[in-house]
Amino acid sequence: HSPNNLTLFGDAFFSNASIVLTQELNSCSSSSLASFNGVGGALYADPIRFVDSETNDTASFSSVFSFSITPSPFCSPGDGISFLIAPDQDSFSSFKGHIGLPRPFDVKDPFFAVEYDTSFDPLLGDVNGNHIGVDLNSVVSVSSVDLTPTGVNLKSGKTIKTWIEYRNPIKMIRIWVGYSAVRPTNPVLVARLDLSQILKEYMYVGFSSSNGQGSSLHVLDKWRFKIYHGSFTIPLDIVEEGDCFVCSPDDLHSATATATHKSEQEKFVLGVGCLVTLVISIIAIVLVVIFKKIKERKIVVINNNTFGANPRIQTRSSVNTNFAAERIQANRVPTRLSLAEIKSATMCFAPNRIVGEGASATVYKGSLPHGPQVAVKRFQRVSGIGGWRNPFTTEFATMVGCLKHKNLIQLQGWCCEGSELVLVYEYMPNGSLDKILHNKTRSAIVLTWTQRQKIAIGVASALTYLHQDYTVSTKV
Ligand SMILES: Nc1ncnc2c1ncn2[C@@H]1O[C@H](COP(=O)(O)OP(=O)(O)OP(=O)(O)O)[C@@H](O)[C@H]1O
Repeated sequence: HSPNNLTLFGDAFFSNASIVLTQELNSCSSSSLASFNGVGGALYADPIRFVDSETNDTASFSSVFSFSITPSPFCSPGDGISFLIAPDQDSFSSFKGHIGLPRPFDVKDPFFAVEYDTSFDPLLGDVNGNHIGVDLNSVVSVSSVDLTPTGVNLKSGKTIKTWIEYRNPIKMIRIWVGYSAVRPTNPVLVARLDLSQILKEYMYVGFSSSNGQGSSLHVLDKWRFKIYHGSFTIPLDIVEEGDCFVCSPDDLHSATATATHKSEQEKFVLGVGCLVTLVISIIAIVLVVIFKKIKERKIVVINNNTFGANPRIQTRSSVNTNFAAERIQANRVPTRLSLAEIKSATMCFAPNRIVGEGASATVYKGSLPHGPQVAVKRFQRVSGIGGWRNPFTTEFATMVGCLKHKNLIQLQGWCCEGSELVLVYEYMPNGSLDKILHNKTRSAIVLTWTQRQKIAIGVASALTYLHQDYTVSTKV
């Protein structure tokens, strides 16, 4: 942060290597509230080009920053901090309260904000005083999430690091939040969002904050903002980013190149790998059985002891939270799985586990330890630069947006390791409807007319949801 490339407004000031956005009050009387602006912000001094006027393409971007929010011991907490993209430098400097963002009836210019909200206002649809929200032209968030289950307390006074990533080709925003310097594997918020409707050619980027009816010290420590135009995509940086949520064209390309050069060697390694995985799986199953037996015995002992002194019951989740199925249940968004977990679930993609084959993938029946059965969809390797339009990326981008409809299958996880691209879904034990309708597998199931009518209405309802409510523009 240098005073030269940042414009501060309201109560904000530079302090060592940080920016203090709002002042902390020593009392909450109306006179002390009036003596401060209550709003503070910092914007990068130069406008950033978000839209290429020649091609009309909107950029992708990533923003990483760390901040801390310390409520005053004398008042209720302030409102929080927002990351902001605004059309001009004066857009928001006059708005008091609402994290320095305009109230719904004050909106004049389009804006985008991610709010780290510490005040609970039910009239604005807030879930509580510890949430993040994505705002498009309004402080009523289009998507928000309670941070409490993640263990992050925005008002703890501790340094919090957050990663915001918008990928325009797939119209998706993802946000991570944590206390660690390393990005957590799973984002806390994933939403489908089209910012091309909001972003003008040049916009200002920065932060706003407000105290509202309370007071907190809102401090911004470090900030990195990157923008990606045209064919440049947000690169996959394993060391820095810590995962490979969506593979970039380069990753797929290099994976393919490596695959062709090393195919013989790989076959051998895969063979040995599968053998090792098989042995490990058997050992794991034996251990799980022993573990279960011990646990059953423990619970019996505990139950017998219920009225004794200080009975302590250990739940399974407190014993081990590392199983893939438990991570899937704990995360409300699709979860990243390792290739070892996928291989163990499918017995190394065993041919007798194949339940179907599509145009671009083979589907295996799999089972994750402690979880229900899953359908593991293994995509064929992409030759050349498949880019954003390869079948894996297209399907992933469509399904990851947390589609919620009772007739739509849920994406539970994904794996993108080496040259393997895999999506994991709920398992449908009766397989494909067309096989039953056309009796392709000589299935014993014969659908009655009432069942067929119910299925047709269910399919139509899901299609309506996809096309009208969710505007998915892909093959169904
Ligand atoms: N979740 C699932 N549970 C059980 N079986 C499944 C599941 N998903 C797919 N299958 C089986 O795998 C087959 C192939 O599925 P896949 O999604 O790859 O292709 P598709 O949708 O039939 O065709 P396309 O590749 O053109 O999209 C299906 O026909 C079905 O029999």
